[in-house]
Amino acid sequence: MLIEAQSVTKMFGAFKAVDNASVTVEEGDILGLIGPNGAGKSTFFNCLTGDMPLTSGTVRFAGTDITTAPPEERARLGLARSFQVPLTFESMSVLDNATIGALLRHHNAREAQAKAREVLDRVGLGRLADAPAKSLGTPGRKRLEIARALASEPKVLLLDEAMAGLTPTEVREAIELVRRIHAGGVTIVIVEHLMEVITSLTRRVVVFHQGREIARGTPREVTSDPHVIEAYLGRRKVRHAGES
Ligand SMILES: Nc1ncnc2c1ncn2[C@@H]1O[C@H](COP(=O)(O)OP(=O)(O)OP(=O)(O)O)[C@@H](O)[C@H]1O
Repeated sequence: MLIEAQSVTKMFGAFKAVDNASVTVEEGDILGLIGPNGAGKSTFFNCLTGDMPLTSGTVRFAGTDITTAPPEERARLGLARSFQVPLTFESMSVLDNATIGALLRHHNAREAQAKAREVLDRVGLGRLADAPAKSLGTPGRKRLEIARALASEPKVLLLDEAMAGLTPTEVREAIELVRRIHAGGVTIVIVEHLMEVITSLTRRVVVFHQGREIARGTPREVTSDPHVIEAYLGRRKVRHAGES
């Protein structure tokens, strides 16, 4: 098991943003995490990555208890994330932004840059390596966010709304990119409101509502679950792979 989060609770004052969540991720998985705004998805990610301390519960990564480990230690073990709002360093070049991720594994700056270039090529930003990061639009920033995370050579990549704000064509390209990353041996956990992304990429889905898990199963199972329809999907028509 790569990630074992057990009974994770995160409180902000008296408010339970994540309430007793237990989620496991196996090597090779593509797990989806869905739910309405404010359900606790990003907070749960923050608890996995160490960006926020847990109130209670435990998190293990590849067998190691990382419940209180700082984010850098988790990154070194192979846990990388993208942020919902891209953490782009505007005044730096695209290459330098990606190099930040690579410096986790390569202390030699030239080696780190070489790794960053390789990753930028993989995500389709190779031609823009020397451009200032601030010249990128939304799709470019989302890709750069993924590149920075990939440059740290992770075992698991946590994607937090990596496709929000993209056009349908850009979303399809981003889905292909995530498929390629997964095929390259990276386990994926994805938070996304776009159900097309969830149904075409994931094998298992966990649904949060008001901090609690309300359903889990295949994309087809959860999207036909009455609790999920009531809490989240409403009348939205969800298309599954193979349907037109
Ligand atoms: N630092 C914080 N301090 C206080 N409350 C917070 C903090 N971060 C998140 N919350 C609250 O915790 C709840 C869960 O927020 P979270 O961002 O995890 O939800 P989410 O499922 O990721 O939502 P969205 O889909 O809108 O991104 C929300 O009610 C939010 O207002």
